[in-house]
Amino acid sequence: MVLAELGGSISRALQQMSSATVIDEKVLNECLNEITRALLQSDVQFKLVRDMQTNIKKIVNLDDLAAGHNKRKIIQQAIFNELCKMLDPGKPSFVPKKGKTSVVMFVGLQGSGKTTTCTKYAYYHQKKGWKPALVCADTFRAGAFDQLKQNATKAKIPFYGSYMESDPVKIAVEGVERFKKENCDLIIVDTSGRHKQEAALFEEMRQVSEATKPDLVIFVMDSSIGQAAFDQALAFKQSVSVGAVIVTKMDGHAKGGGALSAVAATKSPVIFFGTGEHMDEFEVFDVKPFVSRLLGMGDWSGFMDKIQEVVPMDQQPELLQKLSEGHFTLRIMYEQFQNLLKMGPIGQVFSMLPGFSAELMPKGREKESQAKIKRYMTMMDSMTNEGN
Ligand SMILES: Nc1nc2c(ncn2[C@@H]2O[C@H](COP(=O)(O)OP(=O)(O)OP(=O)(O)O)[C@@H](O)[C@H]2O)c(=O)[nH]1
Repeated sequence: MVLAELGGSISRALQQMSSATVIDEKVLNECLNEITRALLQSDVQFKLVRDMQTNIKKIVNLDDLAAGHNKRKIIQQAIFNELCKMLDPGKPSFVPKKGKTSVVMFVGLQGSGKTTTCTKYAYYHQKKGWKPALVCADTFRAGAFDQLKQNATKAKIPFYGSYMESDPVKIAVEGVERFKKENCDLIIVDTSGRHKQEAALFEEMRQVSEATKPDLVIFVMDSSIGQAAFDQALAFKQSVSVGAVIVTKMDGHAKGGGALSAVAATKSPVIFFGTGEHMDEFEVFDVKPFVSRLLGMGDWSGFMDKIQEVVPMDQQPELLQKLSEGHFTLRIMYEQFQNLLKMGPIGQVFSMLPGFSAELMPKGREKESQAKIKRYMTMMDSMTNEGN
């Protein structure tokens, strides 16, 4: 994840500032310039970066801070708050409610990862006990319906689409009607993405939106879009009422800073991000934990959530009891390694711990570490079996 590089640069700038003997105007400026450079290199829009720098300078007035104030902490906090402000449009997006029908429409440019993301979004909710359904209103790209059908079948999610019908509005309306009758609580409408014929794309999108009256329109954005992100996101927002953003391909070589620009352009929050092609390579986006991870400060609440997801509820107190009594057996270690593997890519898990950054665990190394854990587990398995 290249955003981790941004995180690495920002934490290095903060560390340099922390190791300075005296925090004066010069040290603060050097730190801010370093952060500005890192943000611009990550494709964050120039105006956003300039505003952030001005705001921090306004908040951190070194002359006014009496001796005894922890200037490092104040600067760090100001940087943290400003980065959060960049990613937080100030109003939450519509949140669908389990058991109550919501229609969610996905829009975005061709190849942004819309179709894949629709299934990831459906699968994420299905795992939490929702009844999602997918409607393929992309009649432009040959193969779009097959792709959605294949993904949906794999995840056992009901879907609707047609090989014959060429009117996306008709398909969208029929699909939504059908799944409403079937009491699905999350009806997801995938629309076509195009590159060149943008006027036609926007008109079609507007018509699908008018006909299906979605509760939420999600703009899917490829993180590699770079500086173009602001204008693209704005164009979508001007045609349909985008209410949330999902950023895809955060695992790739993209600089990722476009996400911040998309938030500014659509005034809508990022709600999830995609970190791979697989169905479960999808993470909830929360501003504070994200910025915290970006600055290498960890995300304990995310880490605890992951643990709760993978360690069965009934085993959690027993595990804590055993650990607090100092009972750490080979069997417990084996089980915890198993849980660790279930928590997802190892780099993602480590990036939740303070002092770690996903930059420290590039994708190739991640596979290597995962394979090593699996080898240890096989060894332990045979050792524990021998002991029985
Ligand atoms: N690495 C990575 N690849 C992704 C991610 N999300 C989607 N992709 C891949 O991106 C490619 C394009 O994704 P699609 O879902 O087909 O894109 P789309 O926006 O629906 O495309 P159109 O229907 O042509 O508009 C596919 O190869 C996906 O597997 C992600 O988070 N990470």
